[in-house]
Amino acid sequence: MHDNLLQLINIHKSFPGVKALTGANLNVRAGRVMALIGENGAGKSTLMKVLTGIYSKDDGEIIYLGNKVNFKGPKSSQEAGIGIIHQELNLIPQLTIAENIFLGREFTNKFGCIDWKKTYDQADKLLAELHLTYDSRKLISELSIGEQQMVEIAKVLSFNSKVIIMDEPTDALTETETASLFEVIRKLKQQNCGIVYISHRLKEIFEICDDVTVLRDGQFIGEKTVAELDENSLIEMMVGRKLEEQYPRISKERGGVTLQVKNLSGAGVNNISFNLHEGEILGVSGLMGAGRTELMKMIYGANPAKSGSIILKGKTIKTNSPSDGLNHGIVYISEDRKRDGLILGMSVKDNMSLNALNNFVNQFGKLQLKNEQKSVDDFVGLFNIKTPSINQIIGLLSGGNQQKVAIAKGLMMRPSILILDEPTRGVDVGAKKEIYQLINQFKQQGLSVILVSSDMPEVLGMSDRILVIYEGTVTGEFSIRDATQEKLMAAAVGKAQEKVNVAK
Ligand SMILES: Nc1ncnc2c1ncn2[C@@H]1O[C@H](COP(=O)(O)OP(=O)(O)OP(=O)(O)O)[C@@H](O)[C@H]1O
Repeated sequence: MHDNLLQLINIHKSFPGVKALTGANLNVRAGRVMALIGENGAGKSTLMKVLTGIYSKDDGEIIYLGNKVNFKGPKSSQEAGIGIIHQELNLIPQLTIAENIFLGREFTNKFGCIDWKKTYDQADKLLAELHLTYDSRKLISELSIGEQQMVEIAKVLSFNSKVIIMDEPTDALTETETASLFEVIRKLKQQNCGIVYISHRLKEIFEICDDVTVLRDGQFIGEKTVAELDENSLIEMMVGRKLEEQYPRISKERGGVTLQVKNLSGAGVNNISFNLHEGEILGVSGLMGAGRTELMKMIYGANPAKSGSIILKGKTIKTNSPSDGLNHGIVYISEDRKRDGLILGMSVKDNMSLNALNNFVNQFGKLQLKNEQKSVDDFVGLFNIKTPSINQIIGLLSGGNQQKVAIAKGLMMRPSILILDEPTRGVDVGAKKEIYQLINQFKQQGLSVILVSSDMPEVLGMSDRILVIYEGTVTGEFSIRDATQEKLMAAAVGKAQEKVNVAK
């Protein structure tokens, strides 16, 4: 038997109009990693917020190290040894690593002044424990997201945390950073910490977790060891039904060329050319930082191009700003939806229709509110967006449901070219399939889609053709018949320098 560090028993929590948790349970054991999984809106984040005292529970018990507890807020749960690493990092960019780690707890000398030497020495020690080579005097703003996440972990460790909660920790990490995070997790297990690991990436669960707890609609569905499960049985627990074929590919004769990108160069992009056809899904693969997002930003007008041309339906266009892109029917859905895409204080309806209001105006220029509402209702239904009403403030929806709204917002603009940058990051398996079906539906109607994704099975499952980008250049182009995961990977690390010829 493993020591039970923490037990959450029969937790209930309601918000106005939403029962977020109705009888949720979770056990965290020393030296083991507990995956906490469930569809978007299942209640995972709410359960963690109840644990750390951000929300007070309506009912249930929390037992920590054998005692019944009720934390008043994150500060008290942190001091008790429960550390949480949120998806949104909470570090102050203008301060150094050490200042962030010991913020408000700096070491002082006998005169009551901050003992900077000790503060930096202790921070360096923590970084070394995590095998991090950078100096704790470095500013947070100089670190990559992955490095910042490591600093968050160092901070959690500095509290001698016994329970560490990681909420979608690998979302913004490169493969190398993910590998070092897993190393750290293994080390924490050896030190008898208990870890809660929240993720939609099932592969990672099989790689790093020992046990799994599944929530569905706020209810506890079950706890199993990873060894008892395979991917299919796990999905069945999550969505309550068997999920057939994850990638519902449709074959469709592609139409003429809609977009030609010719010798495009600029920051992060080096002489890239490709064509995109009507009714085609062009996958763009590559590792994080390869220049894919920079290329997309240049096409729709957010980043300037130094040279090259963009030809839309036979005409050269200039996209000097995102509104130029929009006016030409090029819609880009950002990978960073929270920062770029949505206005968190506004309602689901207003977010979704914000850029598409022209579609709901009658011949006298008056907004037809009924049409707007119907269209929003249709998308909420199509995407199965979990919200008590379309007037709900979007910041109160679960992360995955916010992403569905962002994609619906793009489609509502009736684009001729839709660029989706990592569209299913943070989205659960059931919702992913709904998004794929919708993309296909629009492809059927002739929409040209660029699908930027680091998820190889997704790119292979959805695209008709795949470009691979490495260090700002195209290192591979594959028709879906010839593409394999190995070939994509080789091109993504710059190995396959010759292009595979496919009909353009
Ligand atoms: N402060 C709040 N006010 C109103 N409703 C809320 C609030 N916080 C969460 N909810 C609702 O509670 C439900 C559970 O949300 P929660 O964020 O816990 O889901 P999740 O499992 O973490 O989802 P995801 O995987 O998408 O992040 C959702 O329907 C959400 O809209």
